Order: sequence, then C-alpha cells, then structure tokens
Amino acid sequence: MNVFKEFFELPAEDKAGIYSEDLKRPCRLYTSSSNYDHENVHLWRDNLRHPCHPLEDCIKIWPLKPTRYREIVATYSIEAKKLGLRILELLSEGLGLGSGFFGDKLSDSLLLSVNHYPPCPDPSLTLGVSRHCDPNLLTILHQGDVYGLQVFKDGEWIGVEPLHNAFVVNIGHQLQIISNNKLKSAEHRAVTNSRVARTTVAFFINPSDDCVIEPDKSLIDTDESPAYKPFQFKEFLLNYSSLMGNPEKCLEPFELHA
Ligand SMILES: O=C(O)CCC(=O)C(=O)O
Ligand SMILES: [Fe+2]
Repeated sequence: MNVFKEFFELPAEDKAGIYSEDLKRPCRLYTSSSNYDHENVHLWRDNLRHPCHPLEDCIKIWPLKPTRYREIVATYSIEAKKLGLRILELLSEGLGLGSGFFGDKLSDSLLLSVNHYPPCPDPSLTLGVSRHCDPNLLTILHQGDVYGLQVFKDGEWIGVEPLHNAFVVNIGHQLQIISNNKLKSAEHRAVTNSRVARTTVAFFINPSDDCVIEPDKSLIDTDESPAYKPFQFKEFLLNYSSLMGNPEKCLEPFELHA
C-alpha cells in the first residue's frame, strides 16, 4: 500500500506527465470526475489507473516514480490475479459451472485503479466515489486502514470497516448477468473524511471488450427465462459510462422481461 501512497505524495511535476482527462489513455492520473459540470455531489478524489495484462507490455506504460513502483505493483498484480481467479473458480464450483468457466475471455482484461481521497474540509459536501455497482466481473479491493466504504442494504448505507490486510470482494454486474441474478452486485460508494487521507486499490477483473455476455443456460431454472439478452462487454461499458454508473439504469437496456 505504501508505494501507492508514495505515488500520490510525489511533487506535482513528477505526476504531471501522466495526468490526463483523455478517457482513452490507458495509464492516466486524473482528479474528480468527467461529469463535473452535471453531477449533484462533487468527488473528492484523485485516481490513477492502468491495465495489468499482459504484464510484459503494460508495465512499460506504468509510472516510473516512485522508483520501485513497477516492481512492487507487478508482484501485487500477479498475486491479485491469482486470488481473483481462485475466487472465480470457487464461485464457478458453487454455481455448478465447469472448472475454468470464468477463464479466457471472461477474465481477460485486468485493470488496477488506485483511489486517493485527501482530507476534505467539509465531507458533507463531497463523496469519494458516488453510488455504483462495479461494471466488471469481480473486484478485489484493498481499502487500507481508513474507513470510507459504504454498501447499500435494506434501504440504508452501511459502513464496511477496513480489516487489516483483508480484501473486500465485489461481485460485478457481469457476474450478476451471467448467473441470471443468482449472484447480486452490491451497490456501494466511498465517503470522505476531514482528518486523514485515504488510499484504496481496486483490482478489476473484466471480460475482454468483444466477449459476449449472457446468462449461462445452466443457471436459468426451468421455471425461469433469461433475465438479460446477449451483448458485447464493450456495449455495456459504453452505456455504463454514459449513465455514470447509475445502478438503477445501467442494466435496463440489456434486460429481458418475461
Ligand atoms: O475506495 C473505495 O473504498 C471504493 C472504491 C470503488 O468502489 C471503486 O473504485 O470502484
Ligand atoms: Fe466500486
């Protein structure tokens, strides 16, 4: 976790080279959100994101400072990938799908997203990240040891206290769709605080852009019909970003009604 904190503590001139508001740039640092003019609550966060797979190619575009960033983050991403694939394998077993079901294209794109939330003078006016469900397959989140994550359950926001050296595992929208709603993606957000900076690292396991997502036939019970139509993952992402992750709306275009 320290290397990520050190990254955000670097002088601005060391970070300026990777600062970009261009959504297409694979490795970039940016602040607040791309929806600043229209959002109800502004986001109080900086975010660094970059792909992690294939590692040999991706690593060349990662930050050069702090000097050990590439080495440490490469190890982290290899271990996070192993953990994620292991969890997917267990979920697959639990759902009665074959071994390796979530391998290949369904988990082909790995993305690291590092959030840095500086102390905010008035946390009631900001959020760290607004309410959303993760659009991917699975997220392995390390939330450090500063509180800020909340999950929406039974009509209220519940705090997810950080546990030392523990990960939060989030089911993404794609896992909900493939399981025909047997697994549910949890709505969550991050709040800010006025005392200390908070740094969190999300490792997103995504399908490849052209991967076709649909409810698996074996998970549609005999008295059920598929809840979603087939689509390419990139179509989902396009719609998700145009709706800024709105949890009520972003599944709608892909839903089928019996
Ligand atoms: O920082 C956090 O606790 C949550 C971050 C998050 O939800 C995300 O990056 O998708
Ligand atoms: Fe999230």
